[in-house]
Amino acid sequence: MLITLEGLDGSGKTTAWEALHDVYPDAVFTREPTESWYGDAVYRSMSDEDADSLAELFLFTADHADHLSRVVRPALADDKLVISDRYSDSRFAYQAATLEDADLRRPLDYIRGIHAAFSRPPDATIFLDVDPETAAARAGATNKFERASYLREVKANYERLIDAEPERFVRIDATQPPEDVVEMVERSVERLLSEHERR
Ligand SMILES: Nc1ncnc2c1ncn2[C@@H]1O[C@H](COP(=O)(O)OP(=O)(O)O)[C@@H](O)[C@H]1O
Ligand SMILES: Cc1cn([C@H]2C[C@H](O)[C@@H](COP(=O)(O)OP(=O)(O)O)O2)c(=O)[nH]c1=O
Repeated sequence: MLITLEGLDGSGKTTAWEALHDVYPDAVFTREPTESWYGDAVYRSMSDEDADSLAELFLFTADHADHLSRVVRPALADDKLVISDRYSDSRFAYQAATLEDADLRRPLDYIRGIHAAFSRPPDATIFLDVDPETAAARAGATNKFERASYLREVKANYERLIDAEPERFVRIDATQPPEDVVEMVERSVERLLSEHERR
């Protein structure tokens, strides 16, 4: 089963993902951007204020393709639980916002179309819900995506994704204290796993 954690920068994904390691020692814990050289290229682009947004989309997508073939698909073929800190929804939400000014019609649909051809959608996605101002303050604006104005667009895209597929998402109020958020995430994963096993 593939479970992904999504949300704005600073929503607490990494805190929850780390806490889950102790609960599911046999699961495969992974993340995007990855630690491969594709991931390095992604971080290089993120640190460039003038990076071309379409080129940047394809760097993130290349990293995802490598992540899928090297980590995600082999683990799923082994019947493992895979828990990924960010995955394809991050592209749909973030790059649809960066491509807003590009000469491209319906960027969100475009990016989803690219993924539909080769990706493996998550079985379930836990969305850590915080407002863009809290997210930007927590994240400390260390990269160009972590500004509240941009995160507002990203949040609106996440809401579109949730509206389109409400059954895939579990929304958690991530403005609560970290220990409460972690507990809600752990309970959600437990429930998702038992539902998956019953299917
Ligand atoms: N529920 C929370 N309330 C307050 N601060 C939090 C909460 N969750 C995480 N933080 C803090 O916010 C920052 C970003 O958390 P992190 O888990 O790295 O988020 P993300 O991976 O979503 O960017 C860290 O300094 C973390 O300690
Ligand atoms: C995976 C992915 C991440 N991102 C952005 C979101 C974050 O700002 C950044 C990842 O940086 P990171 O420092 O790992 O942030 P976080 O802890 O919030 O995950 O990359 C995209 O824009 N598109 C993507 O497809």
